[in-house]
Amino acid sequence: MTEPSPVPFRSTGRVLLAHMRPHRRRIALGGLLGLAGAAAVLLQPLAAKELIEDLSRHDRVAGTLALLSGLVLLGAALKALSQYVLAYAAESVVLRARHRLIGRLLRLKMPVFEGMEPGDLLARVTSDTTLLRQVTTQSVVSAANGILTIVGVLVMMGLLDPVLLCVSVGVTVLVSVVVTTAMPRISRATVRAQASVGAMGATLERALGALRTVKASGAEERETAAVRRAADEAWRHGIQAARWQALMGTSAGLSVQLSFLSVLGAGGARVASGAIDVSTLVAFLLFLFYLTEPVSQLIQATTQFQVGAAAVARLREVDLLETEDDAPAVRRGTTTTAPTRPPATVVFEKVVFRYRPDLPDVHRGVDFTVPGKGMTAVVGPSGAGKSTLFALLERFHEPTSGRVLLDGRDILDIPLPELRADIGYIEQDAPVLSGSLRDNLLLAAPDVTDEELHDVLVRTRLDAFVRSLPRGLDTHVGHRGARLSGGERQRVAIARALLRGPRLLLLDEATSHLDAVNEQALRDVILEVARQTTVLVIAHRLSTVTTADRIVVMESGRVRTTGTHEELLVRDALYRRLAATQLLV
Ligand SMILES: Nc1ncnc2c1ncn2[C@@H]1O[C@H](COP(=O)(O)OP(=O)(O)OP(=O)(O)O)[C@@H](O)[C@H]1O
Repeated sequence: MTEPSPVPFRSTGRVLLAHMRPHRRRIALGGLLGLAGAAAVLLQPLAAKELIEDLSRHDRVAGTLALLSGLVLLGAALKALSQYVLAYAAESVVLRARHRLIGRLLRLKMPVFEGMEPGDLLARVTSDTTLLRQVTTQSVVSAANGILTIVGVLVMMGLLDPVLLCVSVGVTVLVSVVVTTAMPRISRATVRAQASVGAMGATLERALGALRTVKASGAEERETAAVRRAADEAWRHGIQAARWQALMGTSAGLSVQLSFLSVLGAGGARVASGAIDVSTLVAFLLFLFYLTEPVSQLIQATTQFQVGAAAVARLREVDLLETEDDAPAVRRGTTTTAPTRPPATVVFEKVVFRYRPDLPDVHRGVDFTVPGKGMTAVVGPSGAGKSTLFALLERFHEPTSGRVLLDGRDILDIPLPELRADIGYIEQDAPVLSGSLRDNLLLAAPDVTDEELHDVLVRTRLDAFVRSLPRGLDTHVGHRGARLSGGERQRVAIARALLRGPRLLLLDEATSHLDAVNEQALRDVILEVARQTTVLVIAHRLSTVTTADRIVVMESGRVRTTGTHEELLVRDALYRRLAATQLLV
């Protein structure tokens, strides 16, 4: 599977409803509160008309005035509450969508992941889910409420005076007053919410940037939890922003209404003088004024739906991507000093493999056996398919035909967590994740004891380096370990793999980085590990092949020959050439 197929527009509505369904009660409550608020507002012109008529008759106005004030406050309170409840539901829709997406992304199958842009995936989790906020709640409810309110207002106006209704339909909507004092607070809260979204993107990028290592370390669940924590933080700030919006938005409406009531006072004086019968006119003006909000609501809802529909489609695409289903395993403790688990045997049986149907075969019938224990080195020209052997063993990809066996079992029959828990994988570029040294070392085995950790640090010659750091293991290594040297990164990667206590160690040897002393030391570590564990090394150094128990020579996707260094020097021309030109001394 490569590019996700586009989602047809008509299914967008269905997907939208699916997002809303878990929060339908809250959305309905928000909608009803909004309607009740609108009804309270709609009753105000009638009360105002009554008030004016009372004044013109020189009746007592206290009761009507109280009723009118009550309606104003009730309308404002109901609207604020409705806005908050809807915003709460909207934030919850976003949180749920993010949790779902985050849960899928670190479990994407490698071929699917390799066909995607990580930045695009990040945008789906960050900004697309944010767009969902408006479209699933505000715009749907605003549209429904807006239409109902407009119909209600028009009916009321028609009942008051059909002629004026015809005139007023064409009248330009009154410009509402913007309360600028609310803006700085809302924008501050929104900026914080956006910053949290950014932080979430950064956490996710850290894990996606080293997905192979995370997968090989069985760390999907813990990395997922870290990203989810950031998502929760964004949700919290979103709720805060919503609270300000509800409060300030409503006070804006309230202040407009209060100033309108002042005008009403002046108009009442005119009625008292008996100049004109303005009660109907005033009521009408009020209705006209109340039309402003639902009309703008409706326009906004339509725009939001356009934007949101695109976001929904993009989120749906991620839902359709293939993931690895099994739960990741976490290795408890380490067996680096005294392994209790037997070393693994590996067999490649007529393996044919290509990365994508449109690409040529990388493996064209690979056949070889790696017995338990000892070190097997793989050599061959660049592009011969050596690293692909490891990708198949970790099941990042699956053979087109043929089988890969671990202890005689087809690895396709071994649950992924079990398979990966048996393997320690050191990639050639030794990826290090942003975070502390400790985070990196414990990625594959979070429960190792301090002694086990110390032992591995000594063996990988990292102990002196860690001691030299003011913050020791809590030192932050920077984005992708940028604050470490290449050699340090490599030793961290080896220590991480050893802490996993693997039955099979896969080492894609670096072509540079280590000084002679550390080189020798690490070779000793690998040789020691090989006494108890199966070690498969893609060798780039002469010193590695000379100490290997057996060497597999690959050429153009096939195993050309196998043997020891001395045997191959005598009988294989390609090996002789590789040893002379490509293997570092
Ligand atoms: N993810 C991928 N998608 C598509 N093609 C790939 C992918 N990874 C590797 N290839 C291609 O597969 C072929 C074999 O790659 P592989 O990395 O296994 O070779 P290698 O023998 O390890 O080479 P080197 O010694 O240079 O690392 C190369 O032609 C490479 O371009």
